[in-house]
Order: sequence, then C-alpha cells, then structure tokens
Amino acid sequence: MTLPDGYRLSPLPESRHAELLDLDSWSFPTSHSVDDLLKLASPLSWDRTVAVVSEHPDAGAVPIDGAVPVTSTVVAIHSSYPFSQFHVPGAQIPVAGLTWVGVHPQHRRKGILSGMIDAHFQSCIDRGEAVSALFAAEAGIYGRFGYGQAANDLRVKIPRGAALRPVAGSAELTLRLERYDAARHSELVATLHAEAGRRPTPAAGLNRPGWATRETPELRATFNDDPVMFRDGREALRIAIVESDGEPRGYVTFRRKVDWEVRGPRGTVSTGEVVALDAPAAHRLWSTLLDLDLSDEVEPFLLPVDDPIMALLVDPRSAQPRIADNVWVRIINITGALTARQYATDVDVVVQVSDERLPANAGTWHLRGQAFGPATLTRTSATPDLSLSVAELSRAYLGGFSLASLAAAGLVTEHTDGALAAASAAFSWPVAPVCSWVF
Ligand SMILES: CC(=O)SCCNC(=O)CCNC(=O)[C@H](O)C(C)(C)COP(=O)(O)OP(=O)(O)OC[C@H]1O[C@@H](n2cnc3c(N)ncnc32)[C@H](O)[C@@H]1OP(=O)(O)O
Repeated sequence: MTLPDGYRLSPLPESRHAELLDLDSWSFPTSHSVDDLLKLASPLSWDRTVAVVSEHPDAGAVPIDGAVPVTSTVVAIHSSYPFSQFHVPGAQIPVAGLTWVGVHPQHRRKGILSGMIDAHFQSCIDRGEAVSALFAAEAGIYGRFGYGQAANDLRVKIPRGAALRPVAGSAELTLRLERYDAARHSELVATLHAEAGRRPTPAAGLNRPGWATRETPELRATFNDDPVMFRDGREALRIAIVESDGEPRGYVTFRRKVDWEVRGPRGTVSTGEVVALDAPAAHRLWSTLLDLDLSDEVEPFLLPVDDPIMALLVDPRSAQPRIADNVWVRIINITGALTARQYATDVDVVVQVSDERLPANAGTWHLRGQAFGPATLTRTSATPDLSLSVAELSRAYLGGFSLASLAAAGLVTEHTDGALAAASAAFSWPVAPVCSWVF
C-alpha cells in the first residue's frame, strides 16, 4: 500500500528534532513542553527516522517563476532501532525495533500508518533484517500487519520482607549500593545485561529470546539520562551491584519513594531490570530489595515470566503476579528468520503460510532441522502438514507461545496427525522470551 494522496515520506534528520517532538506530543499526550523535551538525550537513530509530510501551498504567498511556494508539514513519524544482536532461540540476529510510530490526530485513519508499515518492511528487506519487533502502544494495532504477540512479561508487587528460599553462596557475595553514575556504571550494566541475554540459566546453549541490548550510543545515553521531570516524585536513580571476589555478577537499578501517612511511612521501591548471572546473585539482589527501610513493597518494572524470583518466593501468590504483552514480532523474510533460529527438537514439517502483505513469504515450505542445531527451509510442492498465517508463525517464533495453543484458538490447522505435537515441541524454547526494557 502506498501513502494516501497528498502525503509523502521524507527523511527526518536531527536538525528537525523539534518538529519530531511536536508531532510526537500530538500522538502521545504529555504535560512537558517541546522545549523541555528537546533538552533530553534522544534515543533515535536519525538515519532510520522517517517522517510523512503533507504539502500545501503557502497561504498568501507570492508565486515565484509561476510556482506557488509549498510548505511541508510533518504529520506522522516512525523510526527503528538497529538491534544487530537480537536474541531469537539459540541465535542472535539483526532485527529492526520499530518505534516512535505516531500520526497527528487530524490525519489519522486515512491509511498513513499502513503506508509507513510498508515503507518499514521494505527498509528491513533492504537492510537484511529478517524480523521486525516492537512494543505496541495499543495491542489492537499491529496484528493486521502480520505482527504476533511473541512474549509476555510478568508484573509483580512483592511485599517487604517476603521470605525467599535459601540459595547457598548468596550471603557470601559483596553488595554495593550506589547512586547511578553513567561514568562508573554504564559499561558494567551493558556487559552484565548482554551476558544475561546469552546465558540466562546455567544450561549451555540456552539464550533468552527477545532480549535486546542497548547497542547504539543514543540508546545508552537515554538509559543513562535521569531527568527529574520523569521521576514522578521518586528519588534519583540508584544501583545495587553484587560481586563475587570483585567480579560483578548482577545489578538492579532502583528508585524509592516514601509517602508519610498517619500510620507512618508508605514506601515503594521501583526497579528497572533485575539482572543476575547466577542464582546466588539473584537471591542477593532480591533479598536486598525486599529489605529496604521505610518501604512497603517492591515493584519491578517488568520481568521474564520465568524470572527466578517466582521460584525463590516461599509464597509466590503474595507477589500478585499479572502478565502483560511484551515484545511483538513480525517475520519479514521467512527463510532468513526460520533458518536463523534453533529448534528444541529435531524438526521435519511442511507448513503452508499465508502472508498478504509480504507475498514472498507465502506458500508451502519444508522446514528441517536438528535439535539445537542448524535448520533449512525450502519451497516445496508437498502436501502441507500444518497451515497458518505469518502472524501466528511470528507469534510462535520466539518460543513463547505454542503452535498447539494457537491451534486450540483455531489459528493453526493440522493436516497430518502428529505434525502439530512435533512442531509445537520443536518451536518451543526452554527459556521464556522477554525484552527487559520497552523500546
Ligand atoms: C511501535 C510503536 O511505536 S506503537 C505506537 C503507536 N502510536 C500510537 O498509539 C500513538 C497514537 N495513535 C496514532 O498515532 C495513530 O492513531 C496510529 C499510528 C495508531 C494509527 O495511525 P493511522 O494512520 O490512523 O492508521 P491507518 O489509517 O493506517 O489504519 C490502518 C488500520 O489500523 C486500524 N487502527 C489504527 N489505529 C488503531 C488502534 N489504535 N487500534 C486498533 N486499530 C487501529 C485502522 O482502523 C485501520 O484498519 P483497517 O485497515 O481495517 O481500515
């Protein structure tokens, strides 16, 4: 689909940052002025940032050489982050992280987003990114474009003092509590965060699908920025670091907020990602968070659904666990995507895939692979064992939603007895997918 008449795509360089923020604050209402927002670090990769402009003659302008001067106004934007090492089951691949999608309310529902999505898909193809991923502002938007919700995350509120099952070695670790300081902590955080994606459990070869690292200087700068205007009454960022013999094994960034009530202090500890490279480090971080004075509860931002805390809590129900949709995935190049990831069992299945938006993905494909080894995908004229749309294939891609569960919802059809069970096992992954931060 192309853009509707009167609109065209235009690169949006950093020199037009104010226009971008103005448009963004039409799409995402905010109490902050563009001038204040301009003072913050921008996370964007400007060479991947695109506007849609509407062109209109200048009111009252004098024609020059017979032509009326035209003004172009930014009416929509989108951008993407370059994740060159995004985790998919058993591998790291280049993925485009679609972000900052916005259309001015006056121009909505004319097909501008649809046109931007097609432009984004073409850019992914041109850059060799076999997968696009995003966080959805509203969950109903992206399914129509072939994205599938590929991960959930866990939201909890853990009461202060909640008992944890013991983990040997936790008490022997050293703990440092410090004010977050980019110069001191940025590299440590980046290193531990990247390692946690590669090795979330002691099992060799099992990575954390969906894990994206902040690869660009712009994303790192935004992570390090701690603007007062976004603290919502909470303190400046702090960090807890656990070390074993001087070697960092985990960290959590956090902020506290205390309201003084008649009964006394009511405090909340809000955390960023809780990253631990082993069980003693996880236990020590959580023990620390759960034992801070003047607090009532610990509220992590988001966690993997299989985070160690749920196994460590003696009373997991006390954490009031809820789930929310995390990263959404869209397979852009079926061969690139399905042969890049590993499978949890040997796989040999013929799948029929529908994809109206990217017809090169549509058709009947033969997927063969070894458990935790290489895989191939070839076109075939064989009778399919399973059929599904690219959105369902994308939903199953990170291993977080089983093909069998999608079949139960009528979204995957089995044509050969046994194929659904075998393919469901192969597409699963022993570590739950999650992205630890919202992009
Ligand atoms: C990855 C991210 O950045 S997520 C951020 C998304 N941005 C926002 O939520 C900010 C506020 N909203 C907006 O800016 C706009 O309304 C957008 C981007 C959501 C939609 O832009 P539009 O140009 O209006 O979308 P467009 O006209 O192309 O609509 C395409 C289809 O999506 C549907 N659609 C659009 N927005 C929504 C929505 N919020 N929920 C459900 N469906 C939607 C339309 O109805 C249309 O359906 P159709 O194909 O059946 O006719």
